[in-house]
Amino acid sequence: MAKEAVITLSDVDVQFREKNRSVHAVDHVDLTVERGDIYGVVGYSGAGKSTLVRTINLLQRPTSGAVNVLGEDMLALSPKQLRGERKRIGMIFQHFNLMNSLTIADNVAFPLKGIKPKAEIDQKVQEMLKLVGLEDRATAFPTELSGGQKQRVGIARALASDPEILISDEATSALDPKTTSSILELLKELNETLGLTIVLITHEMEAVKQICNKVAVMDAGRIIERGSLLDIFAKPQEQLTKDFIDTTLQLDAAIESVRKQPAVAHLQGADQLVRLTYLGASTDQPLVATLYKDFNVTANILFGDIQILQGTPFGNLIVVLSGTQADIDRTFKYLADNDVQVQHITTEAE
Ligand SMILES: Nc1ncnc2c1ncn2[C@@H]1O[C@H](COP(=O)(O)OP(=O)(O)OP(=O)(O)O)[C@@H](O)[C@H]1O
Repeated sequence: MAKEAVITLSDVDVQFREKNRSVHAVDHVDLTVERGDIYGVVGYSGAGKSTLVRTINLLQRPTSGAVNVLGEDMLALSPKQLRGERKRIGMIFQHFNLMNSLTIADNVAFPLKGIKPKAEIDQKVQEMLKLVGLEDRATAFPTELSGGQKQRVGIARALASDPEILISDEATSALDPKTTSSILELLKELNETLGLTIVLITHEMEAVKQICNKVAVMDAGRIIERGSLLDIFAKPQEQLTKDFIDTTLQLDAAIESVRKQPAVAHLQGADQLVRLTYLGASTDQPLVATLYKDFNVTANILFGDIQILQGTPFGNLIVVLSGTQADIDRTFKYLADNDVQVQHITTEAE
């Protein structure tokens, strides 16, 4: 059964016109997010990510295009209807945006004030603080909390009005890696337990890798590549996507150090230095054994990294393949037939 599209951006365009210049922040973007997705939008600073996601709740009105959220044509709503609709779309931010003069409980209660009776608000605040693991800090003030705790308050506040969608705008960018990981895990848990749809914008593919099921890569206002997390990691097409992935795998550093190894400096005959990338059941040992057994090609592993993405092994090996040219050619065909990506790596001697 096809999943329900909860966000559909169609040909959305945002241009900022200032006195002396005009910025094309979002350039004719289409984006569909389905219920239950954790959709990562990754790109460098200035790529247009914030502007794009702000069109979802119309914090940013598009210059042209259509925005449909939870079945509503957002641009057709009256201001009152829009206020109502925005309650279904929570948002969390890099700098938390908490009010320092209010307690944690009052920060979480803030979006409900004047809308619900006090007893109901109190109960909701308690429930939300429990959800994010801060039930014992209700009377504290934001300045007494760590960055990770502040973001938990941000999440509790965003969820207080029971939204179906949560937009996370660089929510972990100000946090250290361990805290980032725990906040991402919390988002994943909320996605699973509440069925919350999440749009996560970030400049770090690492965050996307940890929790997203889909990813779009943005550059200069456009989405240049998109797909399931596994497809994008296994077969990235665009150089920028490859760069983002290699940064999270720390492959650039690995390749540099491999290049300096003696086994690589003096490659013989048809020997080749290659990177093998694969997704799925195959592991390095059967792969390497098969190359030798069936093709008489040895694969000397100089670097190996296997990670689990969405429960699926994702392997990257840097190996020297040794054999006759004909055997190596047959090996390449076998690898391609078995969905193992092969990338030639130039050595210092080349
Ligand atoms: N209100 C605005 N007025 C004018 N220009 C803007 C405005 N908001 C964003 N821009 C410009 O639009 C472009 C995209 O900005 P945006 O903040 O969406 O990028 P981003 O990918 O989210 O980067 P960052 O993570 O640095 O915010 C940038 O060139 C930015 O300077």
